[in-house]
Amino acid sequence: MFPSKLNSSTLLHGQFARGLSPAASPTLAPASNYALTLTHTHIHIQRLSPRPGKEARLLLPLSELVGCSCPRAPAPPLLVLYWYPPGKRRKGVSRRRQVRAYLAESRPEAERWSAAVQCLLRDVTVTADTGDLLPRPRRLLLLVNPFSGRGQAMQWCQTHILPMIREANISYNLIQTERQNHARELIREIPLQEWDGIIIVSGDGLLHEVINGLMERADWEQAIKTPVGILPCGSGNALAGSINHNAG
Ligand SMILES: Nc1ncnc2c1ncn2[C@@H]1O[C@H](COP(=O)(O)OP(=O)(O)OP(=O)(O)O)[C@@H](O)[C@H]1O
Repeated sequence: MFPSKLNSSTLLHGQFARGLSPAASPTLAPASNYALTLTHTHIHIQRLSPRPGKEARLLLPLSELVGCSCPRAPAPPLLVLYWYPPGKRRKGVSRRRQVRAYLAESRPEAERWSAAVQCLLRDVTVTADTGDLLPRPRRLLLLVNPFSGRGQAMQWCQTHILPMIREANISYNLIQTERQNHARELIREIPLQEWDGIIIVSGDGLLHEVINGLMERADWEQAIKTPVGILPCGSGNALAGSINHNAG
């Protein structure tokens, strides 16, 4: 599959060194060199040195990639990729987070790659100007009931949910519900066009409120088409449980 059998056109091609995660240390791993090729569907990663051999090639489908970043100076010019390949478990499929950082020859090069990958993930055409203009990030409204379940929804947000959202280049607004019907009233009033989706970090009760709020709007026919997701942090989590069950 690499690179002679590629069937989609090359958008970018360049040489990188492999870097450690920027969070781990600014120090870079000893010299490994890679050729990266970006197409409309994949990032092809070929190790050039030390000598190609086992695990020297990686074909990373963009469908598994959630985002990428180029940490600001004084960090080195890294292209950091975040993806979730499927793994197998006894029942169904699980995904595990993977991170790799590649050191570009220059900051503009790292930024060009980061912008091009983000464009592809947003279905925005990659042009010669890509690198100057980043696509508008997706915007999510997160509604968190801090008292749902065992009262750990905010803690889960901080430790698991928000880091994943940031790595996926998504911008968000997080609102903690303060009382019963708070979410319902909020959803009835807000300009929905500002949001690409509403995420409920709670149980079925808060989801109910959001659906009721959407249906009570004057523009309910359009409003109810807003993508709504649930990250189960309630006690019963019946809806999330049955979605997961049916999804395998
Ligand atoms: N800050 C708050 N204080 C008190 N009640 C709240 C607050 N925020 C939301 N609520 C109400 O709490 C109710 C229950 O919340 P939710 O269903 O999300 O959690 P749960 O009952 O733990 O989970 P599940 O419904 O899955 O068993 C919601 O219907 C909502 O009206």
